Amino acid sequence: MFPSVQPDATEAWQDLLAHAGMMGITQLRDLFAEDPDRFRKFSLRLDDILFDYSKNIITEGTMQLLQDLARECQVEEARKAMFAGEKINATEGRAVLHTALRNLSGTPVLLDGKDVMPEVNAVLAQMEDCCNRIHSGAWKGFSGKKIKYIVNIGIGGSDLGPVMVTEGLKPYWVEGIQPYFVSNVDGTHIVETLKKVTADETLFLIASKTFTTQETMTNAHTARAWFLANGGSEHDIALHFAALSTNEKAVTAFGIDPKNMFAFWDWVGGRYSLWSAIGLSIALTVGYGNFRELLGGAHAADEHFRNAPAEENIPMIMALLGLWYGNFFDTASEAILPYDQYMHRFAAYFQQGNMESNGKCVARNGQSVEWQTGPIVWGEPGTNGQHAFYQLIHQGTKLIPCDFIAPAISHNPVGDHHNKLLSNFFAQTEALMNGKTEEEVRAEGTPESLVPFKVFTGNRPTNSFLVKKITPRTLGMLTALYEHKIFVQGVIWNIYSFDQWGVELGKQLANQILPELGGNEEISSHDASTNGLINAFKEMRK
Ligand SMILES: O=P(O)(O)OC[C@H]1O[C@H](O)[C@H](O)[C@@H](O)[C@@H]1O
Repeated sequence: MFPSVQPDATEAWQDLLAHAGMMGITQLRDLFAEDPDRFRKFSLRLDDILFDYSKNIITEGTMQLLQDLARECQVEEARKAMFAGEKINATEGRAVLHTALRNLSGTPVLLDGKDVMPEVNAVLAQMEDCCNRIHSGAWKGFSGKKIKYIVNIGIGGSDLGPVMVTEGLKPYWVEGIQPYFVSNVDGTHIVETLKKVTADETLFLIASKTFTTQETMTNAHTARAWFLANGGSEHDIALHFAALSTNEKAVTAFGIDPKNMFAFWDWVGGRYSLWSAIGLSIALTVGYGNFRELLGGAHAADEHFRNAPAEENIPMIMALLGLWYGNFFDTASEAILPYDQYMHRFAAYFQQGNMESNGKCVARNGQSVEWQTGPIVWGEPGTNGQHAFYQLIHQGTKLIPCDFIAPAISHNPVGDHHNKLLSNFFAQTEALMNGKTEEEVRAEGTPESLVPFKVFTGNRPTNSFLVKKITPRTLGMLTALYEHKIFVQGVIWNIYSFDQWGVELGKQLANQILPELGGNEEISSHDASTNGLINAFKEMRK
């Protein structure tokens, strides 16, 4: 196992603190004026992805210090440990091998001395067979009709990834298949979805790593009851329900035919599971071939992360830049802004990926951290965001580093939409960097009283990802790059990125409260506020 290093005890950290003082008064527009080579120096290519990080408040010296920090914090050793199947998720005693799920290289991946690839490939073959049978119509519903609707029932990592990717790859949808995703325990979600499907043409995928999650099991039971009330028999359940899970016992107890179980393993974290059987809704929606392409893209990014020198390593640089602002400029959040309507759930996906992984305040040695860890991640597609929250990014009191993502080629090249979209994509990072000075505002003939309000301080950092086209491969690549960014940051912050104890307390208390909501008696077992709310609820619903 790689050692636990307190980042603030490293030499690089101290150097960065001093350096940040100087960089805090440096203007990005001056850095560009001084160095005509800046774009070349601070941009990288990986296949069809161009990563431009030149609009960051950095110099070559900054990057060197950040790389020193990564070295002192043993990022390379940690990366080796992850790929080698070491149990780096120590609080759960598990390895972290989602990279094995997309290992298309044919090389073995060892876990406790045993190659996991035969099992991975067997499940992929099972997924392929399922896709073939559904798409060809060989898999028929109880009335003899083809399966038309895929309803994925899952939450968190068993929902967000499939939703993000299927939405991201809508141009690749297989004709005749309509996916739906039900996650919320709010009955509205399942009820509204069931209105759109027919029992004899629907395949329900019960997606849950643990197969115990309250929301998913509740929705699954409701779907099952609906199925039985809408023409399906107990016997027909085998034709209409499949499970994507690690928990065979619970799957069988639910009544799902074990041959309809698509397995994965405890070394796949929920929020890293779209590459596993959890991706079956993706494969059924975009076709198995495209699912393989997605895996292939992610695999290429894995290889890049594993082999590219630190100075040319995109996830490494993404991680260091995020950390530079979070730890040395006191920023609290990061925005992810895709200029691609299909990618409208990308930020939501990495909100979980990032915040559940690195939203931790205890270091790997069990002590409280004395440095900032994971950022608040949020975002919406451009140009919508421009008319909503960009005001604060441009002129607010908070510094918000932003990632801008855009495809060069649109799937829908209608009129001049794409050039208009991209002109906004380019303009925003330019505006955020350069701002507009008082003199420039005055020169526009602005009345003196309005001048202060029309000034833009600029110097607001951005990364740009220009992607040739959003395809299964490039989306897989981009997603894996962001995953590895989270990993690198977690190592440097010296926290455990692959557990999620912080979601447990609320679940535990909800389980205690649930039976209290049953009758009409007054509740007094909690604090005054919680008692008051529960009792008011009981009163209101009468
Ligand atoms: O896949 P499941 O076991 O149903 O878990 C679904 C989700 O719920 C948990 O509370 C975790 O916070 C998530 O990381 C997980 O993805």
